[in-house]
Amino acid sequence: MLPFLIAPSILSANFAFLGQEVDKVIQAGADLIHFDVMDNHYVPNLTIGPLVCKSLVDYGVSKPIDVHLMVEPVDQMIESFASAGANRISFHPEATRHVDRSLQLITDNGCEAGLVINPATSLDCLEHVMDKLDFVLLMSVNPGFGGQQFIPHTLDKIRLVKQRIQESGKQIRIEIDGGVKVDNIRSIAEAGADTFVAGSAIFNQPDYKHVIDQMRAELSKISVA
Ligand SMILES: O=C(CO)[C@@H](O)[C@H](O)COP(=O)(O)O
Ligand SMILES: [Fe+2]
Repeated sequence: MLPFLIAPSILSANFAFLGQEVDKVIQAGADLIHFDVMDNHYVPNLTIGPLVCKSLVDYGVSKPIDVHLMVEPVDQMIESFASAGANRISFHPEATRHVDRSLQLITDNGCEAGLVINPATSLDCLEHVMDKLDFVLLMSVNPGFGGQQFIPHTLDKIRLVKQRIQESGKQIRIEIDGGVKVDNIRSIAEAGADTFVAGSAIFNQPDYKHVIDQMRAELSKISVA
């Protein structure tokens, strides 16, 4: 079993104090910093880009930056974020003409590569690219906003992805994004996920460490085969 990783989404942080917010959440126990990039085109919202990523890297962020691209097209952004210091980059297959090429571009730029699957997207898009994936990011809400409710059928999808990964014999992480909270993280892990994005659950509370500690306590209770 891969070690569990908790990835606070800075979408719910206070952008007026972004550097301090990231410091605080790392001190609270974050393993990755999840960085949501929205373009008001692929999704109906607009957030932050490579300049902000580079500013955080220059500021001295000590944990890997996990860039979730909700942009269309994606290739130029892959190169820009890799140059800006991102460590992991994922994108949605509908947003690029050539999924295989975009995945290869991430790897060629020295980053870990992930494909993001929306709640209504079939898992078929994984079929011919398993060897190019470091992680699969399963959306448990529709992309574009923080603070939405976890969609329960995601649990079945996690089990299916887990099965495919096991059949492939590869070591590919399963990351879940959307509506992850203290009270559902255990069932998400039991279904087979190992990386947990949480935005509002962490940043909407005054004590980030308390939330992350509670999440880890829930994760320590699980028993998986
Ligand atoms: O990619 C997205 C939303 O599109 C996420 O990363 C959200 O930022 C997660 O926020 P919460 O659901 O945890 O509040
Ligand atoms: Fe995200």
